[in-house]
Amino acid sequence: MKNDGVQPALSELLDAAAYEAADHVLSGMAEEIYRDGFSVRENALPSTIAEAMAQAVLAKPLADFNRAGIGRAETHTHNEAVRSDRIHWITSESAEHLAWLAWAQAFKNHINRRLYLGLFSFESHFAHYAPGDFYKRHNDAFKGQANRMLSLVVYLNRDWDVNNGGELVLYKTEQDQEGIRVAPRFATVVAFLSEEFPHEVLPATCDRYSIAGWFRINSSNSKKIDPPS
Ligand SMILES: O=C(O)CCC(=O)C(=O)O
Ligand SMILES: [Fe+2]
Repeated sequence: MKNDGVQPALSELLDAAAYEAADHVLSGMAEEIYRDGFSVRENALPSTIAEAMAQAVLAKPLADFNRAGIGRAETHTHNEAVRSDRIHWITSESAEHLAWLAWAQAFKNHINRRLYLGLFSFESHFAHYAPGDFYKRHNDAFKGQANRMLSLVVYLNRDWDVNNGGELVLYKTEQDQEGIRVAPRFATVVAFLSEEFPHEVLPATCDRYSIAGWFRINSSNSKKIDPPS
């Protein structure tokens, strides 16, 4: 990647990720997940990484975003009645992606040390919700399928106004109709047990950018490699 003085160098980004690994923020989040099953923290993503990822998502041409699907592999369908956002999977294509992945790795190590969840692999994508886009109430994982264990969401919207809408609503139980509302403010991080919390994304009046990711446990056996990487 070109380092033109605006984009931070990879070493700087990785230093930020490494610094974060030692930071009390992750311990606090681990404590909350242990106690409540979820954690919401403003400014939990180091600002260098949040800035770099916000720049990266804004620079992406629209053609690089695909209609999001629902379910995995063979059950993968596009259902615009359920969600209307567009996504771009994060790979190690650039310095900022690597810094984000390094931070997610530090997060995972922290959670595994504190909670013994056995988190193994991580996948994540950028999401763009245009004005009016939504993701109806859903679960990220279903009991007994040993797939997604912990969901992680980070918001990349600078100067977000509460009147813009676009909240994440996290429901504490299947019966809960009220939920907890989280504004998609810049560098706010949300983590929750994927099987335990139904949630939805309310429509916003302006563009809403985020990263959504999932940690899986290693459920491979001699017949099946799962996850594949
Ligand atoms: O963007 C959010 O607040 C949550 C997104 C979400 O629920 C998902 O992608 O599964
Ligand atoms: Fe979700």
